[in-house]
Amino acid sequence: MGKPVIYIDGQEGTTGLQIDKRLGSRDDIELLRIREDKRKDLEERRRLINEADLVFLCLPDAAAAEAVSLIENPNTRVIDASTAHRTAPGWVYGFPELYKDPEQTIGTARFVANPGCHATGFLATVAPLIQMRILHPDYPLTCYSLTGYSGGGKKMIAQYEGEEKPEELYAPRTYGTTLKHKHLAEMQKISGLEAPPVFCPIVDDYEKGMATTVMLHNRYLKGQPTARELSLILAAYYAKQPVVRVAPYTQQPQFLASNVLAGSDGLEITVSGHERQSILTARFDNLGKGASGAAVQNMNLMLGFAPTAGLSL
Ligand SMILES: NC(=O)C1=CN([C@@H]2O[C@H](COP(=O)(O)OP(=O)(O)OC[C@H]3O[C@@H](n4cnc5c(N)ncnc54)[C@H](OP(=O)(O)O)[C@@H]3O)[C@@H](O)[C@H]2O)C=CC1
Ligand SMILES: CC(=O)N[C@@H](CCC(=O)OP(=O)(O)O)C(=O)O
Repeated sequence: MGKPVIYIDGQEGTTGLQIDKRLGSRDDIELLRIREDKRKDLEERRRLINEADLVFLCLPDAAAAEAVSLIENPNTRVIDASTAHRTAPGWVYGFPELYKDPEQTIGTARFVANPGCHATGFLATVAPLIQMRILHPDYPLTCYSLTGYSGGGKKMIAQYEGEEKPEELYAPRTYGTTLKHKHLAEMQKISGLEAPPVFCPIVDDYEKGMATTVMLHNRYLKGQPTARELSLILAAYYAKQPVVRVAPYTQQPQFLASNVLAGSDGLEITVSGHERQSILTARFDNLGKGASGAAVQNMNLMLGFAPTAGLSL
């Protein structure tokens, strides 16, 4: 059998370029590239999509839905980086660490929806605790999430890196204040929460890196674990995972910088606090485990490659 043929629809965008970077030097796949002047040509995209064994969609939501409608080849498989299909029937949510058997769940799927970046940080801490019934699904969770500006794609990068940068872009900016952020649906559905969290994203003046935090009153958790015990519980949950790790509780940093894993495809959870209250923070790169790194991790599962092939950890 020949090498699997891969096509990145949206190859010139922020997520697409980062996937290309991770796949460019791999000799176990064949990468199709669209001609620059044909990037938005429907017929050329249709041709390449149907020539590929696996297509990454790195497009705005509407264009991702359109790309799926172009599929005629029953063997073409898809990893969609957009929000379009994350809670859609027939699509598997691409967060391998949350499944007992990711080789089966994601590995045999035809349509995989790559998680949103804020949702990734939220689910990394909350979903295991709900799975283990330590956190009750009706817990009234709140969450805040710091992100670098590359999370907003080419348009936001141009604003932050442009010559005429307005004064307000030098400070952290809270957004999503209507509490209707596009990641809320997947946060609720994949975690199993009865209601979405109150969620506050914050974008700041640095390129990439995220810190997504939830805060818990320990007395409302099953067994009333301390922060230290929560740290150990999550460490045991992720013990065999190469991409997600839990920082030792004994090494509490004074500051949690949100860009500490910029450039990495890993995700690190830090649990701080004491007997009665806990802060759970997931730090990662919005372009790594928050997008392109996760997409390549899913591709490895779908095509039977080593789990971390092409990733930097
Ligand atoms: N940036 C991030 O950290 C993350 C992004 N995502 C998601 O991934 C997807 C891509 O985001 P991102 O890379 O940031 O966005 P960008 O705006 O950086 O890139 C999108 C790319 O898609 C191209 N495009 C738009 N419409 C079409 C079309 N009809 N046909 C072909 N190409 C098209 C754009 O072309 P042009 O260059 O001409 O504008 C651009 O190159 C989005 O759905 C986003 O929400 C998910 C997780 C994190
Ligand atoms: C800074 C910024 O604007 N970030 C984006 C999230 C980027 C992302 O994860 O987009 P997807 O939902 O397509 O995955 C936002 O909050 O809308």
